[in-house]
This record gives sequence, C-alpha cells and structure tokens, in this order.
Amino acid sequence: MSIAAMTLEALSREAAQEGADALSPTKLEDSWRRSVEQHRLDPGRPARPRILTADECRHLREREESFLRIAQAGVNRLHEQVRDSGYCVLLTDAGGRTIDFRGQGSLEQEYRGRGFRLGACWSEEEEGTCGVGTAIVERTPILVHKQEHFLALNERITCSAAPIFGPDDELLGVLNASAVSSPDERRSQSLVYRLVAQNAALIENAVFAEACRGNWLVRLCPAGDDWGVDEGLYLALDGDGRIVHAARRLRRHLARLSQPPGGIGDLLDADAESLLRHAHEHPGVPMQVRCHATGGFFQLHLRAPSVTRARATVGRGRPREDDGFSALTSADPGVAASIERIKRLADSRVPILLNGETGAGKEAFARAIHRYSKRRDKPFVALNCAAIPESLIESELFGYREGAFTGARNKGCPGKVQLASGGTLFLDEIGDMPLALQTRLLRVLAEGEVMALGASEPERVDLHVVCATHRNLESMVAQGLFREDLLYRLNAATFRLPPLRERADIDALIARILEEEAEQCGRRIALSAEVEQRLRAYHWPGNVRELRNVLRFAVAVCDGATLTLAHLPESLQALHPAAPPPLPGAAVPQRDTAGKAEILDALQRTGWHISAAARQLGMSRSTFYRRMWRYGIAPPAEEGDGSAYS
Ligand SMILES: Nc1ncnc2c1ncn2[C@@H]1O[C@H](COP(=O)(O)OP(=O)(O)OP(=O)(O)O)[C@@H](O)[C@H]1O
Repeated sequence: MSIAAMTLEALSREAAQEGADALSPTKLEDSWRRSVEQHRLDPGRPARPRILTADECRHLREREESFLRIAQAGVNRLHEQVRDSGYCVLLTDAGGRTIDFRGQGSLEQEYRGRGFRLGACWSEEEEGTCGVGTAIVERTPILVHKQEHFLALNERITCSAAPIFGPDDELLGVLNASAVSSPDERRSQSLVYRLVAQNAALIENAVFAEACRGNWLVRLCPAGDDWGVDEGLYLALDGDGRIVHAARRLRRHLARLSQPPGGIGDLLDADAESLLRHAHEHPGVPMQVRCHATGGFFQLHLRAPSVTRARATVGRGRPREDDGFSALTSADPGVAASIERIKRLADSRVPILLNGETGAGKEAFARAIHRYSKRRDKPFVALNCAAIPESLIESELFGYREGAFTGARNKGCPGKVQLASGGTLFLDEIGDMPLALQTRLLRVLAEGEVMALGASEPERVDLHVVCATHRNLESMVAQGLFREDLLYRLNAATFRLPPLRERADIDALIARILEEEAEQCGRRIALSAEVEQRLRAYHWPGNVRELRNVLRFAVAVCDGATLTLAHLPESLQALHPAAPPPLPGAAVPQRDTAGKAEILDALQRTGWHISAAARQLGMSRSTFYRRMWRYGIAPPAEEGDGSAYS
C-alpha cells in the first residue's frame, strides 16, 4: 500500500464503504443470531429498556464527565440538525447506557414511553438488535430500521447509531438519533444516518485534540473546508516535529504504509519550522501543503501545545478534573497508553502489577487507580513487603484473633487485607513476600477469602489488588523464589513504568514538577538553558522521586526568577566539566541552547520580531524557530485558549 492510501479520497471511499456496511443485511443477521443464541432474548418480551436509578445515573454521568463535556458540541449540533424532523438524540457510554439525551417538548412522552431517556440501557445483551447495542458490537456506524429490531416492542422505531473511539481505539460511547415514527422505506434514513456518523467523527476528533493538548496538533483538510465543521485528519507532533500520534481514521492508513512516516516532513512538503514560520507570518490563514506521494493539496491548520493547561487525558472520557490520573497525564506514548489501559481495568477485579525502578511512580499510579475507580470512597491500604520483618508480614497482612500468639492484643487485630475490603490493597515490593505467605495471598485472590491467624472461619473480602515490584518476577520464579501460580494470577495486567531517563515527556515532567514546587512557595521560577540541558542529560537513578527532590532543593536555594547551575545539588553540577572560555579572537559559536525563558524574553523585548529576537540571542532564524517549536511557543495572538490556529 502506498502513501496514496491516506488521501482524503481514500478516506471518503472508506466512509462510503462504512455507509454501505450500515445497510448490510449480514450484520443484522449476525446480530439477530446473537440475540437468540447468545443473549437468549424473547422477541415478544413486553418490558421496555431497563432504566438506571437516579443514583446510578448520577454516578455514571460523574464518571463520564469529561467525555460528556467534550461530546456536548457534537450532541447539540446533531440535535439541531434532526429535532425538527421528530428525532431525539442519545449519547451512551461504552456499555450502551444513556448518559445524555436531547428530546423535543411535544414528543417527550412518546420518547419516554419508547425508552428514549437518560439512564436507558440499550445494549445488545438486553435489547437484542438495536442501533446502539449493535453499533457497540460491530464497532461501526449502523442503521437499524423498524422491524430490523429484534424485540417486537421496538419495531416502530428507527435508530441510526455510530460508535465513538478514543485516541487508543478504545470505545468511549455511541451517538444515536432515533424517531418513534418514520417512513417504512429504509432509504429515508440515509441523511440522518450520515449526520450521526459525521457528528460522531466530530466528537472523536475533539477527544483526540483534547488528549493531545500537550502536543502540536495538525489538522489536514481538503481545500475550501473551514473550522466550522471539525472534520479532517489529525496528527500530534512532538517538540522535534515527529509524529507521535495520529487520529484513528488516519492511523488506519498510516499503519498500512510500508514505511511509516517519522516526521511531518516525511509526509508533506513542510517541516515543523516552516509550519511555525507560516503561522507567525500569516496569522489565521491555513497553510497550503502538498502530500509527497500523491501530490494532493491540503489546508493545514496548526495548534500550539498547552502543557500547563493540559487537562485530564480523555481516553475513556472519564470524569472530573481530578480523575486520579490528571496529575500523571503524560505525553510519553508508552505511559499514556498504559494509563488508558489501566483505566479500563480500574473497576475490574483483575489484579494489576506495576513494574518499574525505584521512584518511577508505582505507588503514585496505584493511588491514581484507586481514585479513578468506583472504590475511591473506600480505603486504600498499602503494605511494603520489603519494609517489615518477615515474621510480622503474616499478621500485618491477614490479621489475628484474640490469643493467636503470645503478645497478641486482647481483642485481636484486623490485617491489611480486611482493612482494605471494599477498596484497594496495594502490595509494594511483592517480590519480597515470603514464599509461605504467597500461598495464602493466592487464596485471597482466588477465593476472595481470608483466614486471620488463630481464626477458625475464613472471612469474605472484596478487594482490588494492585502490586508493584522493581524485580523480574519471571526470573525469581525460575530460581524458585516466587510462586509461578501467583505470578500468573498477578501478571495478566502488567504495566511497566519506564525510568525517567527513557521518558519522551521528560521536559514536560520537569516543567510540571518545577511549577508545583515553585507554587508551594508562592513563586514562579524558570529554568536557564544550561539547567534544562543538565536535567535532560542526567541519568536519574532515583527517577521522578529524585527529580522532585532536586527541584525542591533548587527552588529553596534560588532567590531569583531563574534557576541556574549554581542552584542544583553538587551531584548534578559536577555532571559535565564547565567548557573552557573561548580564546580571544576565536569565532563565537552559534548558540543552540537558549531556554524557553530566554526565547520568550527575547520575543517580548523585540515585540515578537523573529529576526531581531534571534539576533539578540546569537541564533539563526531557523534555529530560533526550531527552539520555539521545541518549547511549544506560539505567537501570542494565536495562543488563545489553546484552540486551533492556522
Ligand atoms: N508522573 C509523576 N508526576 C509527578 N510526580 C510523580 C510522578 N510519578 C511519581 N511522582 C512522584 O515521585 C515520587 C516517587 O513516586 P512513587 O513513590 O510512586 O515511586 P515508586 O515507584 O513507588 O518508588 P519505590 O519503588 O521506591 O517505592 C513521589 O513523590 C511521587 O509523587
């Protein structure tokens, strides 16, 4: 497959194919078969869809708050387009539960009577073949018209539904438009069907743009399009102009290329520097670019990163500003993908194993999982298996009953397992757990039961277990130091937290932790270029913990507004010997090291005159643009609230 596959024409063909798929009888036949054979539904069932209780509904909407917020524009737009024709609009979560609903006054009663309302559950398992449920299973837009519904009760309604996916292809929910009366002719629904699919794509793009707020965002549109209809193909670029993420529709095509593009320049006749130059010189005007392989032209719109304003990664579109993971949001593709996968497991009972060097953030992740889950109001109980003597781990973990051993407290004492019941048990350094106790832990995990020391009856416990280790448990198994069956129970969901030196988002982490530490002292502090370089070059054996300590120290000893090398601990100062002073008369080398503060300062002093600012710092214009790109600096008129500019 050549790069030509990624043209909009190809995408349009694909959309048309999806359109044809919606009408494909095969999908409906499959769904009917599932309704009978898998879900064992009775087509004559008299009951309407299940409706969540008010409490369940509120809880669900809270959890999906950020998805709801981002999807709102698309839901409203679709509603405006179809309401006068008698359609209502539903947005559901990935399980088909209605989390947003737009009706129409005069038809409200009829909608409610048919199950179109907040909290209604439209999964295929419960309703059989239906728009929302079948779109979830088939993962494609679908039209289910009248008698195509499985339940006789639903055979008067028509439903056009389209799934919405997150940046990692995870299903976030379904957008659906339904009417309670419509012509029998299926083709009468083709316009509504297209509008639903189009608005679902719009929401998907908005989710992508939100998730990539920390990156430069590129949107490619065919000539003549404008920002009003937010379609197009999205790419996220890092500070070196490399493509770090592509939205789903584009990714499908990029994946088929024999050689995936590394930088934007591999794809288009423009590099990062020229995009920025254009944005600076022609504010508000999209840049015309050409695809190398096809020669096709696109309008390119560019949006600056907004690292400090980055909100919680959307992913599954979960809740509130602090959804547990907001403080850990990462532009490192590996970490970001782990967060998205972990979120999906947060409410399951699948144990999670976090692997990583000391200080890499394992406990911070465990706490985030707990705060993200529906167990967040219940206890989070941590036990460091390496920190307490082997002889005490057993009673610490499983508790003991009265008189269980000499020195035991009169009334006995619950263990961490009992204390964590209903919530999350975090077992740090699980590799240090003695073998005999591993057997007992296995029983807790397998049977949900714990036997306290000295007890005659086991107690039932309901736990989510998160474990962490810096060790290689597989090789411990090979050495007979760790039980193989326990490993298999724990490692179904293993996540590796990379050491800081390997993280692609190290600059953003430095910036965020510096901001936090400076804020603690009510100050704003920038980094000098030398400090930035030094922090980036250091190997960080103590990972994020060490980084935080270094910055805390530096902020404490710095009186001014900029951290210099002199403020760093000695271990970092000694990293590179200072360069010898230049010999008199020697050519002054080109600078390529100015930090963000210096660049911004020069821009402000020169009124954003690029050549003058570059001259002041002894740089060429292109080096200066490169640095602006790296630091995510956009001309002030374009920065705004981080929304797109061209
Ligand atoms: N992504 C992050 N952003 C900001 N701070 C972080 C991040 N990850 C970890 N930290 C901070 O780094 C410190 C160490 O983190 P944590 O205790 O979670 O590491 P750990 O991997 O569990 O370490 P250990 O293995 O030594 O127990 C904490 O102060 C934590 O708040």
